[in-house]
Amino acid sequence: MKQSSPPLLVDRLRRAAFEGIALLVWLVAIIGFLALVSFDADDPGWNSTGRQEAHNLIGLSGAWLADVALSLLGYAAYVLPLWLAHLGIQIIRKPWLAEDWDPLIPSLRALGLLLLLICTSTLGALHFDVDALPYGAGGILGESLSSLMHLQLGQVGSTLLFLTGFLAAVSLVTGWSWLSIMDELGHALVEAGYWLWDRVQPVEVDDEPYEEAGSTAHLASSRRALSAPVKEEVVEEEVVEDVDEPTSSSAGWLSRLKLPFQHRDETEDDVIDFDDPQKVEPRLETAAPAPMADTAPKKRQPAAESPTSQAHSESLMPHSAATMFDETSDAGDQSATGDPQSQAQHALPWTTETSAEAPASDLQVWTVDRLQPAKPKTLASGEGELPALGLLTPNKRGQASYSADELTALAELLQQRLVEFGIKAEVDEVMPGPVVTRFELALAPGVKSSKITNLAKDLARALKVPAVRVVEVIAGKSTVGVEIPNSQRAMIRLHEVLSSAAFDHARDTLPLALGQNIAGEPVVANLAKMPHLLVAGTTGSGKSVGVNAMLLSLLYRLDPEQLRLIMIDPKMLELSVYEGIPHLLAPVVTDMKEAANALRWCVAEMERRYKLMAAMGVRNINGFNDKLAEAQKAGAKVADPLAAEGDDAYLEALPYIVVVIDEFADMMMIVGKKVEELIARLAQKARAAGIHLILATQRPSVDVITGLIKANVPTRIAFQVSSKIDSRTILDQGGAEQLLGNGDMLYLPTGASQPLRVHGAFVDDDEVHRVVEDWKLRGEPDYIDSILSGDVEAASLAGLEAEGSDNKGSAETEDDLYDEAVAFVIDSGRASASAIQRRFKIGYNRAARLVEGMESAGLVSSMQSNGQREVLVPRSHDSG
Ligand SMILES: Nc1ncnc2c1ncn2[C@@H]1O[C@H](COP(=O)(O)OP(=O)(O)OP(=O)(O)O)[C@@H](O)[C@H]1O
Repeated sequence: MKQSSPPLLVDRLRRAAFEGIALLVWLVAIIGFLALVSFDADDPGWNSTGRQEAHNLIGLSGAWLADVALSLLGYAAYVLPLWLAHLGIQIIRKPWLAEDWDPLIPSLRALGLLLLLICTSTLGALHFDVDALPYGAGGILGESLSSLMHLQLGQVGSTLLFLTGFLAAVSLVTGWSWLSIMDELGHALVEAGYWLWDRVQPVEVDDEPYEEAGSTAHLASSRRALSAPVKEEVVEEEVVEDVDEPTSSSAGWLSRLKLPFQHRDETEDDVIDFDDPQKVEPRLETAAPAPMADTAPKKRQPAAESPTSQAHSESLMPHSAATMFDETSDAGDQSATGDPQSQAQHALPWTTETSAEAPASDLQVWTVDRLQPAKPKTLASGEGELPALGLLTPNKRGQASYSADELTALAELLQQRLVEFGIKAEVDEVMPGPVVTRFELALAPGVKSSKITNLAKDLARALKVPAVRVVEVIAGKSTVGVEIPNSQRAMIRLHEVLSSAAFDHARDTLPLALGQNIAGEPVVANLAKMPHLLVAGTTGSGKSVGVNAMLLSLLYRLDPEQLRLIMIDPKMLELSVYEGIPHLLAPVVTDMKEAANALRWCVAEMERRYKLMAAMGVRNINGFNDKLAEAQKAGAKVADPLAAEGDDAYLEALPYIVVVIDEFADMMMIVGKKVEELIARLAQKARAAGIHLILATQRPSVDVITGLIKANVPTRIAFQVSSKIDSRTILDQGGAEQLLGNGDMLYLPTGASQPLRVHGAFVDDDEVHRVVEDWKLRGEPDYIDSILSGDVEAASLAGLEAEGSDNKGSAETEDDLYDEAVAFVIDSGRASASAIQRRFKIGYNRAARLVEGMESAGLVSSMQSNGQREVLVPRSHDSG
């Protein structure tokens, strides 16, 4: 306490002293100004002894002061009180306490003031003829210099010389950059132009679905045409600023710096090939919304016959009758991984594409916003096949990130700070993006990149930013990336990503618009390829917004015939908004018992689909639907091989089923480990059956994200978390603790070792409501009651039991096997389905069911986080 008070007191006194000095300086400025404006040539002073009394507002002293100043400098004398006012502000701001303060600065400022006085007075003398002042408009200084220079350079030459000197002097004294001022002025002018354009040309917002929005496409192209010259102008100005940068030691990277608003080379490849590491790295050139006419979503299946929704829902119901496809279902699963059709698609389940003709997205954000009102004009209409993009809020004006000056300063500061930490590194390239700017560092030989990673927190502190993320490996480069948050963060709206070429061209079956990468390119992932997704992050990190954005991307692409949803929302908060959309297979589930039933139903449906696929001789749901479509084209109906005898049921195309669990930690807590098993079972082989899981949790701990879940859910997204341990739990590596929150995420695609940083697309509750309302107007959901009631469980279990007993032929034999299996488990002390499977040479499903039976009987524990079960019955019990 005692120790801390003196510095505090000294600090306060020092601040008071500075404020006192500043006030004094302002007082002098005001006195000087008043003395100058009230100058009267007849007042007593340097040049006049006319009258005794001075009329000057500051009295005799003012009269003398003004006389001397105006005689020496002419009107340039007014510069002095202005400069004093500026000096007062500087004293208050104390720039010399800033870390980048250089003692050379006051000398340069003083030099600037001298130059300013010289140039102003000379320009005054050159151009104004005034009698009111004792020595003309330029005073003695200006008059003498002007007559001298007039002889040498003439009127025009002298004017140009001193005007240039004047501009340079203003920059030196104030630190203002004329180029920035011109830039700002240009922006203001362009804004005014757009404002006017808005007034004279009312904008039609696309209230038609994509494919019917030809007029909007026209509008979009005319907007682009309008925006093009503006873009050129901005690029030019930015580049000039770069070139003029005088003292940068980072000139190397500056020449490579790609600023926003840059044109893309139209000959470049548009689609990033993720097999090619060179191309995986985000490029700065960004994609813009595609013309709306091109964004027409194609239906997966040409609906030759439009089935009634009742018939459709029945096709989803698991049948219990057939018992003949036990092993084939597993075989189907394995073979599905080698499906040539799926191989023909992207190698990794995500795409980022850029449009060849597209202008940079920042510019697009900027111009479109100027042309489009911030609020969507389209209301839910239920017209068209899919919702109109106009239901979503378009982007607000893109905020500028760092200027070239600031980037230079930041790069130098970064290098300097690293040197202070004992690391020699040079900024090699800078990539400004919408949310962060990546500085790529070339490290001196022998410097380990992990050293920088360990310094991430210290660097953030030293650079005065909330967080710094270090990217140790940048594919195809020898540099290390340091991602520093922008001073102003751009908001990325779902509208922007959904209207991008990447989303439009993505032939993904289940496209998820995630957001933009660090270079501002849209990132669209394919849930069908993932095939399941785990989303985790601390509360408030943007998970729910992220999940909403994913769901809306699906709802913007697929109708209920193509996609069905099961939503589980233990918090009764986030997903209930979707209640009533026709895609739902069941009302949004909030009761956890019902949630477990829903998962069981999914398992049964998966098994049913495997049997159907086996019967059709296809490997996955795409093959199944294609075959069915072929048959329908030929005018044939395919009988349901699983239908009960005498029942003339026919097969229908199978929709994808996406199960979204918003907080599966709660579910695991309430229902227990059973959920983990169900999820694992579903995750293991649901891909080929077209059933996909999105699991979200705000508790990234090992008891929630267990080994079993991780092993089965290979694609993960981590939003901001509080510790490196949490990040490791989700991604098996650190990094998520260095994120910025608000939708900032790390996306780890299946099989990738390095996560991709994505700034999540934002979508607010109103937008979700609008899309939901739009879908509700198109149709009502056709719920399958048995999903929640659990009735179907009996059917499915019966089916599964029959399937399991298929090897042996009857249920009785299975009963016999149960006793034997119990004996084996207790003897061996191994309660594992695979051990039973090997020992009794039965199928996995049957073995797993035997173990489940033992669990229900309390003989073995439920599955633990390491995937093992404990035998709860001692051996003596068995022998006794
Ligand atoms: N992509 C984004 N861009 C900008 N801001 C965002 C984004 N995503 C989320 N936010 C901001 O973060 C806030 C919290 O987001 P969200 O509700 O999705 O967090 P959460 O992780 O789901 O939290 P909880 O677990 O408590 O529900 C939002 O209200 C919004 O202001």
